[in-house]
Amino acid sequence: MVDPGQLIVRSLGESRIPSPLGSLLTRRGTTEHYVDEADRVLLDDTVAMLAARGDELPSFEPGGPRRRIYFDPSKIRAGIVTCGGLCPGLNDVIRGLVLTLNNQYGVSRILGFRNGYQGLTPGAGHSVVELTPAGVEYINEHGGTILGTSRGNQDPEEIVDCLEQLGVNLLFVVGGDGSMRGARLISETIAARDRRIAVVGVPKTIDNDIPYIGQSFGFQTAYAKAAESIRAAHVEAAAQPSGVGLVQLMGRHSGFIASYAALANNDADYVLIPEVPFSLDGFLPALRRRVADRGHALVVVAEGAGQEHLRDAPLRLDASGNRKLGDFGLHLRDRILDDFAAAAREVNLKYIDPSYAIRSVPANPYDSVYCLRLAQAAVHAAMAGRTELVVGMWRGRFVHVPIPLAVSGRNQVDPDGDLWLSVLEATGQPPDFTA
Ligand SMILES: Nc1ncnc2c1ncn2[C@@H]1O[C@H](COP(=O)(O)OP(=O)(O)O)[C@@H](O)[C@H]1O
Ligand SMILES: O=P(O)(O)OC[C@H]1O[C@](O)(COP(=O)(O)O)[C@@H](O)[C@@H]1O
Ligand SMILES: [Mg+2]
Repeated sequence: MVDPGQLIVRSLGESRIPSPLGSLLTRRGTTEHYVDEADRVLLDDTVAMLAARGDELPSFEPGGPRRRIYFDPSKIRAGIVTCGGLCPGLNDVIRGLVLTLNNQYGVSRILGFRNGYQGLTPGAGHSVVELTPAGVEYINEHGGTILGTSRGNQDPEEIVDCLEQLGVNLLFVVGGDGSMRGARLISETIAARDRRIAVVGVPKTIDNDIPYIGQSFGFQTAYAKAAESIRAAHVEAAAQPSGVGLVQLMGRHSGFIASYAALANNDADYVLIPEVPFSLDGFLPALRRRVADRGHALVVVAEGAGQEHLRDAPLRLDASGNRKLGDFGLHLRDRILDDFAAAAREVNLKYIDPSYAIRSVPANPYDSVYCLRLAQAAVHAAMAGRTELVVGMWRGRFVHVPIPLAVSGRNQVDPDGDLWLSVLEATGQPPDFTA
């Protein structure tokens, strides 16, 4: 249960400088379409949840421009870094940050750090790039990130040394849960040195696994791309006698991509995700019966599902300390083939794993809009002297989420929530497979 104290955003000091955006705000106050900077966005949104809270209602600080800002734009140098796995929309965010800093606040000194936090570690030898509006023109039309990215931990002391040497006052970290843990260490190091450098995160993860930010940018593009593979697998399966389409999709610990992509076609018969354990002794006969009854079947599996069935898989970590998963999709393919063979039944299985193809594409228009608006919110927060926060959209409103809260847990598909209920409704699969 979230405590109201966990929602307090750290501030570097009082905002005294009139904002260049002030004239846009004079007539604005809270309406159903706008949250005034003095207002707050409720964490809970049902009568029962609010009633259970009593007097103290936990709430987020709203995102958006302030009438007064903390930093003098003429003295600002900003820095941008993109870290972790790729995600559609990274270039939209970079461009949004550069244009908002430049066009709205007149900040022209903007540095791009190459290859994630390595670019903030001079020993790694990456050069720093100057980012200008002209230089970021058209980058949003491409997937990936013009700055490059990386995994692997770096020393926050070295990173803050680098920020100080370069005179950076605002650092924008575009990254996932690991990057936000890194950003937290960086802002703690800045605070310990009593420096005035704002650290603001823009949440990037195709897995959609960062809590309290609603949905991460690029997620919609990624599952739309994944839905193409599901469609292909369905066409293949339906065209063969006893056809089985099996699609494995990214999603280390969270089955959001698998669930949404499966719902997008509404053709899947089974969706297997890490949050809902299943027994293969229950699943395999159910699949065989389905193929016998309907002529074909379509199975969507998240890469993090079924890891418990991969016995003897050695524990391997990537450079950032994330667990490297065993390939359950391939294991499941072999188990399905063995099961049909043992039952002397025909099966024509087509296995598709689009893997990196779903996250390396440019953002779709929905995500491009979202990326730009997140970038705007991030710049407004930083200019107002807010730090150690990540911008997000909570129940349709832009909010500031303190990084310690954003890394306190993992957003996952709730087996008792409405998304998984929709998946169960759409597939007709049982809530659990019993042998
Ligand atoms: N627990 C951690 N503490 C500090 N920094 C971390 C931590 N985990 C990851 N990082 C930093 O964040 C970067 C990206 O993390 P990673 O887990 O690879 O991707 P993501 O941010 O997408 O989750 C890494 O290069 C590393 O420098
Ligand atoms: O790029 P890598 O190191 O192969 O990692 C693949 C992983 O990255 C992701 O695409 C995204 O993870 P992050 O957001 O934590 O970077 C996962 O879905 C996938 O398991
Ligand atoms: Mg991560």
